[in-house]
Amino acid sequence: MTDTQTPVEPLPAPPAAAVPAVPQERRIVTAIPGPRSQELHARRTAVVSSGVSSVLPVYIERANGAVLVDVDGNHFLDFGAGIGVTTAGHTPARVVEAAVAQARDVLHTLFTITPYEEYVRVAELLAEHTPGDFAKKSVLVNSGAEAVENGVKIARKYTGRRAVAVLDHAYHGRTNLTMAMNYKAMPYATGFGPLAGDVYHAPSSYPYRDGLSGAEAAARTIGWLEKVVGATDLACLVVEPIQGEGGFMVPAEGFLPALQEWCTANGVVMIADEIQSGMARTGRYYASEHFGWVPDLVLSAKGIAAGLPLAAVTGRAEIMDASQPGGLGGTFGGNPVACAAAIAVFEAIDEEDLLAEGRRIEATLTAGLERLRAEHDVIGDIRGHGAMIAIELVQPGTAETTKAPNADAVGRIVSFAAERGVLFLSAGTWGNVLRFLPSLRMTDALIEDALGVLDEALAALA
Ligand SMILES: Cc1ncc(COP(=O)(O)O)c(CNCCCC(=O)O)c1O
Repeated sequence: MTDTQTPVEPLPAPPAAAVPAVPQERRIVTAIPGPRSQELHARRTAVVSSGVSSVLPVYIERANGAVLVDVDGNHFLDFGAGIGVTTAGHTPARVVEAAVAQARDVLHTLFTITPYEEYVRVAELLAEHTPGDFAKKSVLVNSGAEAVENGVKIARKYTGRRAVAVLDHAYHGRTNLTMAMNYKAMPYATGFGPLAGDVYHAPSSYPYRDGLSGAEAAARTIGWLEKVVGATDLACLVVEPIQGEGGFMVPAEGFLPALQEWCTANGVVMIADEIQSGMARTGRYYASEHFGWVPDLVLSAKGIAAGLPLAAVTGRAEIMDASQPGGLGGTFGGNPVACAAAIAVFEAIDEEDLLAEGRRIEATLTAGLERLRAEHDVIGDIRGHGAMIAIELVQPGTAETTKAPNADAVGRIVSFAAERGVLFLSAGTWGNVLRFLPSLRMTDALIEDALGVLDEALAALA
């Protein structure tokens, strides 16, 4: 029998990648930051650009589930999840094992040179789980901003138009085009211009502050687009179903479907930027499902691969096929290890019912925050879905009047909580939003513990 006919024995299964368990609790054993973090920070300052900042300069040595452990042995309850990335938890065993196994087989070939199944499987899962019962295709890239860039490229090619529209308070990335799409210049764009042109910022739906119904807000947005841009020049409208960095605004009911209806009627591609709100973050696979919105294209990133760099543009096959062959790609887009991790994330969402975990977290968090609102008059608004919840802080006594933003309170709460082992993040155009982005492994007991720290922080503001 020739060599080509010798049966190929399957490769031995690799040993499971043991993931060291971490006690799921907060525990502070040094000053924050501790001595070893301070040493590392001195080294970092010497060799890392000062343009790269850190919210909490504690250097993390281990992470698992809902907890971060720093180099000094301090344990933090992580309500940031790396800005909505470790949705399936830090170092989820099945994801780590899948990534390690894949790394042993193939680290890289470049899909546009010699393809591999894992990329195809991720595209199949995206076609299955993104909103819409129509033929869908994807392109895989490395980051959210790269997904935004490619969504815009595809929409421009499909429509033959150039203009791009976004909403007030939007955030879309740090590349030249996406900087032009963001809600504010500092720190994202200041001094980095000239920025891309043909980008237009239309009014959004901000129910706490505008008091408009979905229909009223949509009419305002559409009227603005028709006057300032003109539908015949508009390639795409890019919208976050729940706005992330801008402050977790949940649009009024009917707003998003009304915009989609106008886009469809006018040949404009409507793109859902689900980079922060997608992949089971909000108790649904994609946040647009909460609003009855079926977008033309959907952008996925962050939680899709549990921390490995992966992003995607997914949508109507006829739009996704508008590009000329070779028009889409890039060296690392759809890296096989990141794809293996993503496949495991999809499995975890379905087999561990992580969508239900998101709905549980929403119920526990919002009930606790409502209790705190009754005690502290700086909580102006509570909003969000699933494990994407936020409170907007206002000056004392202004919650129902001027709603004066209170960014100082948010800054003080973030510092107070960090010193006690809870990592909160801020957000918002005016920096006055405290957001809760825990992994779906955050238990009710840990949420209640963190809410107790928040209660102390709010009391200390007085
Ligand atoms: C909706 C939405 N679209 C696009 C992006 C951009 O995704 P990248 O993976 O950071 O490029 C984001 C990233 N948001 C966090 C940015 C953190 C920082 O850069 O300091 C997002 O939330």
